[in-house]
Amino acid sequence: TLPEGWEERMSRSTGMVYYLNKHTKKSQWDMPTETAPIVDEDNDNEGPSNVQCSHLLVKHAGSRRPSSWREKNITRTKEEAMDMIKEFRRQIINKETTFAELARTYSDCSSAKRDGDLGQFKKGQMQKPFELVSFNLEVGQLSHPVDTDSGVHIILRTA
Ligand SMILES: N=C(N)NCCC[C@H](NC(=O)[C@@H]1CCC/C1=C\[C@H](COP(=O)(O)O)NC(=O)[C@@H](N)Cc1ccccc1)C(N)=O
Repeated sequence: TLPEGWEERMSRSTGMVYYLNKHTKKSQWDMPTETAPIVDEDNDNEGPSNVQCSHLLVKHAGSRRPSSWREKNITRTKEEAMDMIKEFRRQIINKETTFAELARTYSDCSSAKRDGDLGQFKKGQMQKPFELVSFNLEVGQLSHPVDTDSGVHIILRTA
């Protein structure tokens, strides 16, 4: 009998028997000897291994480092930071200004000098909330506000 998770099929073109993994829908000619793997080995549907993003960071009093090139001692509240980020996002979406212009002027991250560009990064480098959003953006897509220990961000995936 077949190991768990496999189905025997008949090839319409050759009449030969082949085996279908019911989980991954992958098929093979060889008679399986092991239980069908649940995970698709050649996980080509894993998404990118690294991305390039720019971000605009607005820090607040609760930020892990409430200081930046713009402001030595940042005292705004998290709500105020969120309101600013939402207003910046609205202006970009309405094409009243550009992401680069706003990041360069208002971002509390040193990447402001590079229009917010962070360069390419892999999973495991950025804070989790930032990474999760970044790796789920399409190239050219602007995120909703993202909360990290650094402050409130909007993220633009550029590559
Ligand atoms: N390119 C990298 N791998 N650099 C290390 C990232 C460390 C990582 N940083 C973050 O997750 C947030 C999101 C993006 C920026 C950032 C935070 C801070 C600002 O927040 P604060 O730390 O004052 O709380 N900016 C940075 O780190 C800058 N070096 C990013 C940068 C600046 C210029 C050029 C390239 C990258 C972390 N695990 O904390």
